[in-house]
This record gives sequence, structure tokens and C-alpha cells, in this order.
Amino acid sequence: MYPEANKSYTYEDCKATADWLLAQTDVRPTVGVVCGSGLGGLADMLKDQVAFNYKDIPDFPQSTVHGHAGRLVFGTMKGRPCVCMQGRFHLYEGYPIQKITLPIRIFKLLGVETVILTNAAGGLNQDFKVGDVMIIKDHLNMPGFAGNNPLSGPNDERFGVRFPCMSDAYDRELQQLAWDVGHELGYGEFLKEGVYCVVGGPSFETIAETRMLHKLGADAVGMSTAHEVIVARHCGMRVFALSLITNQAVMDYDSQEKANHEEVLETGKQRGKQLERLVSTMVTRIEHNNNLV
Ligand SMILES: O=P(O)(O)O[C@@H]1C[C@H](O)[C@@H](CO)O1
Ligand SMILES: Nc1nc2[nH]cnc2c(=O)[nH]1
Repeated sequence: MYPEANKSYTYEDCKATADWLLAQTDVRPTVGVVCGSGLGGLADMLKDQVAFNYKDIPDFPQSTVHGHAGRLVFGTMKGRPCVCMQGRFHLYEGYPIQKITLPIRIFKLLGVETVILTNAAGGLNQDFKVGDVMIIKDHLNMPGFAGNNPLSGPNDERFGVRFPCMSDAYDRELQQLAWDVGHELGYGEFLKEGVYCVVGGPSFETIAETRMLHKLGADAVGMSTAHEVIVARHCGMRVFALSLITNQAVMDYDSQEKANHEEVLETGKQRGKQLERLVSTMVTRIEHNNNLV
């Protein structure tokens, strides 16, 4: 199916990589951030950076997608110790699902308590506009329905239980914090909430597919995030995620619109600074042990 499809990444493998990283930086991150397509500017906000190219980190996958720089950056965001993935991995890159989510387990072993994920997504909700920021309240995991779940295979109880609950995957307090911070910053007009649907990609959706996903209850569609969320929740980290609506998913046979990655990156450029402010302000309100200030 996929290259290395049968390779599992054990607790010991993850620990070896985490220990390798910890030996090279004094930063002890409690917040981990994953930057979506074209949204890597968040990592550049970190002060006193110690950065690693993915190719230099033992066992780490490599970024292959334009808009994903491929660097793991440690540093502080307004005084809070953080680690930031400047570039994530996707199923369509050919990696097994356990490998694309490996960095999340490494986050856990680095001491991360809260994970913040961003992504670029196509809007399905007809009230959404390009440039809206959707606070994710839930997800539909299409590859999961087909049996491609990152927790498939032997379960290691040191990470978490065999059958983790997902009805509380997206932390409600953090969602409220995003609303509060967003309104304080004057972002109320483009702040939305909704359900994110992950598909395998890399082809964008047909019109029949976008219509189906919308009917199923999805507000936005993308190619990432849900797998990372499942792994983060399995090992007990708190999760907040948001989608930047970079394009309107085409739902009408008369439409001349065509989804494309350039538009995705361009919308990221336009909204990037505001997104960085939203996330960095949220980070300043997250205390050690997951308490909110
Ligand atoms: O990493 P994310 O989910 O932000 O990337 C989205 C999905 C595809 O990788 C790409 C399509 O333009 O953007
Ligand atoms: N699947 C999918 N992923 C996206 N990422 C950004 N836009 C889109 C989209 O329209 N569909």
C-alpha cells in the first residue's frame, strides 16, 4: 500500500528521537504547534530559536510539499516555551499514517501538554468566505472509516488506552479562549466554528464529493489534522485546532472556480499575520499544567 506501511514506531523509537532533541536544546516546551500549508510564519515568531531541519532529526519524515518548510523550531512565544513544526506530513506524500503522526508522540515525550494545529481547508459551509478562520469543534475522519487510523496496530499503554474517547477531542475551554482572544483582537467578523473533514488527497474534491461532505455535516475539507488530533488525544494532550478557509470548495456545476494549491498559499499569506497574532496571544494565556490564565 504505502512505503514502510508495516513499520511501527515504538515508544522506544519516539523516546530516542525526543531524547536526541532534548540533549541539544534547553527549551522544555509545554506547547506544541503544527503549522498548516503556507502558515509556517508562526514558527518564525519564536524567540531564542533552536531549529532543526527534519532531515537531521533521527527517524523524522521529510517535508515534500510547497509551503511546508521542514523545520522543527524550539523557542519561546512571549515567554512560553514552545516547539513548532514548520511543515507537517500528509497521507498523500506516501508516508504510512503512523509516520505522519510520529512527531505528535515526540511532542508528548518532549513534555508538551497542549497541541495547537493549523491547516488550510476548503470551505463547504455556504456562510463561510475565503479568509475566514474556523475554530474546529469536531471532525469527520474519512480515511479512518476506511480503516486507516493512526492507532491501528499494537497499542502501547505507555501512550494511551486501546479505545480512546474522541467525543471530547477538541478542548472546549481552548475553543472559548480562541473566541475571546479573537474578539479582543477585532477578528470577530472572520472568526467561525465548524466541523473539519479530512480526506486522503492529493486530488481536490469533485463536485459530487463536496456536496456529499457538506450533507454529512462538514463545514470545511482538508487533508490533515484529524490524524494528529487522534494521536494527541490518545496520549492525553489537550488539543486546539483551526482551519484557514483558503478557497471555497466547488459545489456547483456552473462554477468556473478551480481549487489549486497556489490560491491556498496566497490566502495563507494574506491572513497569516492575523492568524499568528491569534495563536500567539492564545499561547500567552495557557499556563503550565494546561491551566488558562
Ligand atoms: O497541511 P494542510 O492541511 O494545511 O495542507 C492543505 C491540504 C493540502 O496539503 C494542501 C492543499 O493545498 O493544503
Ligand atoms: N481536500 C481539500 N484540502 C484543501 N486544502 C485547502 N483547500 C482544500 C480543499 O478545497 N480541499
